[in-house]
Amino acid sequence: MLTVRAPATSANLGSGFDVFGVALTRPADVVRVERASETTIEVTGAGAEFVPTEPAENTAGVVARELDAPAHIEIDKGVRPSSGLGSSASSAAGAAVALNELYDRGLSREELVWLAAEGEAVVSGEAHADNVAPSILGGFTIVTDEGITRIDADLPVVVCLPETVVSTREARGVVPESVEMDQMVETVGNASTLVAGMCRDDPELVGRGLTDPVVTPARADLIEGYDAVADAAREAGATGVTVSGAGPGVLAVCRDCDQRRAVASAMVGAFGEAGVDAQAYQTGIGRGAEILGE
Ligand SMILES: Nc1ncnc2c1ncn2[C@@H]1O[C@H](COP(=O)(O)OP(=O)(O)OP(=O)(O)O)[C@@H](O)[C@H]1O
Ligand SMILES: N[C@@H](CCO)C(=O)O
Repeated sequence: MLTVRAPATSANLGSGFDVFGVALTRPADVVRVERASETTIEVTGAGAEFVPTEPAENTAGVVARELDAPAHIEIDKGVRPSSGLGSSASSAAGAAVALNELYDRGLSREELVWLAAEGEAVVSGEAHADNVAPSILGGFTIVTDEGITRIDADLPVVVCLPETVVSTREARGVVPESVEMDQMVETVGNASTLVAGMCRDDPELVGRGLTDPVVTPARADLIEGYDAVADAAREAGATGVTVSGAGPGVLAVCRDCDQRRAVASAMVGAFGEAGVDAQAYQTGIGRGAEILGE
């Protein structure tokens, strides 16, 4: 079987709604594929019971259909579904890279991003690529209709995942339909600051650039304990905090790797005080999907 490790991702990063994303060094999905006359899917791992095995409903199955590459697909979920860590995207990304190799389709990594985005459409109703792009390409990615820009960034982060569920569909439903001019100006400033920070691996600039006056406040209301968790992370030294993807995961940028332990513990503690169990990943910006072998 051909095996691919496809990383979790964090989309939006506050000021880059539907545009920015980063690959995380951990957690990750592991996707194994072998040729078959028709596609079948087996799912194990974190939250496997919530992932459909029907190919038309599973992001990896949709990718197999789009690539005309029927296969038996085994998905070992490292990334829990409805986490805000791009769970459905990790499987789509892993399947795209694995099936492209298995069937020798010769598609470029960027072409695979648009293919994997079709898998995402089955989950959220839209083929958005802000999670699949970093999962396939790695680093920090900027996705627009005109193309994808990738920056090889390296920063320590913590993502804290409460034992609650927010679906992307639900979280898209609370996004305001329009913005005021002053909100747009603030968002452009923050997004620009964040990009400069990614280019320089500067946690202060990236932390400052996470601030977003439009989408994050609306979504924070869906996450029990969010404000206390964000305050706790900042008090422990994080340079910035935001909702990871559509939530309920919360992402904090740290000044250095050693600081992650204190930030992680503060975030888990604050969720606990709000009556919510949570786990934290001490992670960082990492590589894209990797073929582990046959
Ligand atoms: N291979 C897959 N892995 C995980 N979830 C899948 C997969 N295929 C379909 N799904 C469905 O996708 C939904 C989870 O996707 P959703 O976009 O809501 O969360 P997420 O990918 O963790 O978060 P986000 O996109 O906000 O980072 C679940 O309802 C799940 O059943
Ligand atoms: N940009 C997407 C990412 C989640 O899949 C959203 O925030 O809705």
